Amino acid sequence: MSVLNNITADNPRSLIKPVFYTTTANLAGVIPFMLLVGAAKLIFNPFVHPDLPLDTARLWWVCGGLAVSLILLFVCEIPAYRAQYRDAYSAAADGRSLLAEHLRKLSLGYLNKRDPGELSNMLVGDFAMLEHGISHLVPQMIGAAVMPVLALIGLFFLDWRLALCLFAALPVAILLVLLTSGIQRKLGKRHMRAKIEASNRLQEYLNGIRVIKAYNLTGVRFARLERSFRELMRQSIRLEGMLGPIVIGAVTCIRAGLTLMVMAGVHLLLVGSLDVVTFVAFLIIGTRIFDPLTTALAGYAEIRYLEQAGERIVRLLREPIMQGERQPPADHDVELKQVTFGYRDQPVLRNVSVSMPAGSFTALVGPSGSGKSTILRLIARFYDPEKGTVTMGGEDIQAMDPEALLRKVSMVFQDVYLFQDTIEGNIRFGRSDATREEIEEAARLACCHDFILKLPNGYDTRVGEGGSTLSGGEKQRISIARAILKNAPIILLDEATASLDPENEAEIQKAIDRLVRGRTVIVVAHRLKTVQNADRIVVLDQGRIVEQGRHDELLTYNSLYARLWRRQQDAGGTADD
Ligand SMILES: Nc1ncnc2c1ncn2[C@@H]1O[C@H](COP(=O)(O)OP(=O)(O)OP(=O)(O)O)[C@@H](O)[C@H]1O
Repeated sequence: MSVLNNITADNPRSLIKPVFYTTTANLAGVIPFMLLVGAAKLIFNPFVHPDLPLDTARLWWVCGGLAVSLILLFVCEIPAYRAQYRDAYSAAADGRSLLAEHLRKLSLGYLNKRDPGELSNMLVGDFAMLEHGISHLVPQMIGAAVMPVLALIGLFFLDWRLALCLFAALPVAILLVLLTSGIQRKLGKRHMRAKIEASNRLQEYLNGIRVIKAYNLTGVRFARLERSFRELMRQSIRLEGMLGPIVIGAVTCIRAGLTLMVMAGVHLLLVGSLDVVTFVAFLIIGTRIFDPLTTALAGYAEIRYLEQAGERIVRLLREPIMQGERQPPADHDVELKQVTFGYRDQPVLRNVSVSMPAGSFTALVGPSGSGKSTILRLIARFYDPEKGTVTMGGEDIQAMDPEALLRKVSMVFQDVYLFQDTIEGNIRFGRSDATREEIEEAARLACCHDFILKLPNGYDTRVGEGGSTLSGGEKQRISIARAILKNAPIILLDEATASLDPENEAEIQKAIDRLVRGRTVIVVAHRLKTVQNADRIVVLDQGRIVEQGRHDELLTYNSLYARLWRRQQDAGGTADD
């Protein structure tokens, strides 16, 4: 991966405009400078050649030229400014959207391995650094190098001896920065790791603040957070402590060149082999190239640091997305054939084979952690199995376009996530082009309409963080309304484990009955009485299918299902498995 790809998040073209305009503006900036040298020459000429009068007419022309160059500079700097800011920010915004889009297409298995704090840090913090690189650092560094390079060429023609003195120490300064770039990189990496760790700990602390308070873990958790902050501070000091001397050392080398030039100039002047006008020109130019060179060297060190943020983004962008192009078939039979799967090394499903014919109702039951929800995730292709296949209409779903496959599936999860949006907007996630009437109809079928009308702004009430809060049962019904609106032929339902009040439970059951009518339904059931009428009940234990059949059939086996059933009956039908 090249430096340019890294610092632009794989979009080096985003640098073209900022660099072009900034370089043009810097080139235009050389004109007043040359005019200034010309003016100095005119003013000092009578001192060198006392027989010549001061050429006031040309001096006025130079002044006029200075005024014109000021306007030219203004005209050149406006597009440079616009290119630097507008284009850099829009490149970063595009990059962020691209990365967010890419994250959606990656397998959940990959995302599970990453810390959510690290990902949000990349999307916000790392991109902000690249924004700064594209808008400021790179154009300014290249722009800053323009003047010294031109000065180097011009001054060698004017007097090669003084030019040699002035630039003698520059290679040493450049070498110093380049030779230490390995150490800078290592320290930069450590600093970045400490930054990610601190942001992960902070996110963990904020997300878990309720649990931390409830269990009085404030001391323990806060100590972890504080440790990560301290480590970040240590790495920041180490990084700055290293960068500072390098940049100061490089700047001192450049300064040494200026001193050397002045000493040589005085000597040459005294022995009469240099005229005062040339010396004055060297003094003006020598002091003016000092600032841009310092900017360029310091900018280089900073770019090497932000390159690492870019490298992480580029690596993530190149992570292969879930493959598959075929459109799902019209037939909605679902089948798992000898499927083995684990989230990490631990196997969760072992050699599972189960067939769910189109239009049938299948219930997955079994003890907690037996792998029921995992089966739903594999059918929706959140993950691909390690061994075996999941098929739809007889075709392997791994060959299918994951997004097209998801259009065939409606999922109702245990924990419902409501976006920070209105109730209408939240239901609309089911189908973005739905009309208000269709949304209300779906809400009616999902038994939500009445409670929605009682909210302060009805369907326009904002929910989610910072909005109205809904009860667990109400959230469930909103998610069922979403699924009804989506109208997909396959329904995957993960029944809520939390106990609801009888009224809410009855409403949810009514909503589910309407949702599943005439579709291929696969339900993870915790309350066995809700799936007594299922076409097939699949009983899982430790990732294997131990029994399957209809309710009455399974009771006659007098095995795991019968035991679970009796236990729930004894507990009044409400106890969990
Ligand atoms: N994202 C994940 N990463 C790692 N392990 C996971 C993940 N999701 C689930 N597991 C583990 O896989 C096993 C099966 O989980 P799964 O959610 O499929 O069980 P389940 O039968 O649906 O359980 P429950 O009835 O409690 O919802 C459990 O041991 C669980 O800890």
